[in-house]
Amino acid sequence: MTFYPGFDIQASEHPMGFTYGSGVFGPTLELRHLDAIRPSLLDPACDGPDPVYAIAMDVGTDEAKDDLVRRNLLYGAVTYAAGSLGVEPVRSQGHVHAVSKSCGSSTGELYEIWSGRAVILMQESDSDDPGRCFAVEAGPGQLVVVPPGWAHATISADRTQPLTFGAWCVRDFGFDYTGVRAHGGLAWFARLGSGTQIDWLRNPAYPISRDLDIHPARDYPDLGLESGVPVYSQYLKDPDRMMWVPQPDLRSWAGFVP
Ligand SMILES: O=P(O)(O)OC[C@H]1O[C@](O)(CO)[C@@H](O)[C@@H]1O
Repeated sequence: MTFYPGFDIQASEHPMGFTYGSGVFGPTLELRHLDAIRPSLLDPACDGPDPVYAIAMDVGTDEAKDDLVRRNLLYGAVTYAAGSLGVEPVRSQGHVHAVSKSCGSSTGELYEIWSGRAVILMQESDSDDPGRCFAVEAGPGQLVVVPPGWAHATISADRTQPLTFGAWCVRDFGFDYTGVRAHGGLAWFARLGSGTQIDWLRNPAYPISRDLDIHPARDYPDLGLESGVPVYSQYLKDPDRMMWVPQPDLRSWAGFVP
């Protein structure tokens, strides 16, 4: 992988998944097959890689396992296949994080890109008015924050290579697809242009139309995060840095710009 995530984990393409070094744990892999995500695609009958992505929810180092459980923190690793889904880039379906019992609210997510190029597409709400809409472009070593309650999808921006990343979540996570599916997707669709260019199309199923703010990933000193240092290493050094993930009320999210 292009960026070292701070512990010994490697993504594999054939078969799609992860391998772990000694002292590193990982779960049984969850594979998202093309047939499972077809209903969310612009062209449900398109060709594409299968599986489309592989998810390893709960990876880390053995010595940190008890602390992760105590803090209700979970680090996931995800890898997306190279290729495309018809005219669309390879991407996830899109969801909102369900209300977690542990904190009584939806929770946020922190992505760290390990290889490939990502666009994290997000919007404040999955209702008829999506609120502010953002497309945040990120490469290896860059971070992207999704605030609690926001609908979001992960897009692989470069069809010539896989996209692999880590993501901090709450342990009792759940994916709520209701609003996104009711609108046939998020408020914007990404369509592949020439090279790595992405063209953006409005989703007409949202009666209230909002512009899309497209920008490169930023640093997050406001969340106490360092730049260029693997977030897993930051967690090991100062675990409190990640606590806004399982306890989103630790900070205010009003007006947050991802
Ligand atoms: O179920 P969906 O919306 O396709 O998304 C799964 C994706 O969501 C993530 O939680 C990232 O938000 C990853 O685990 C995975 O890439």
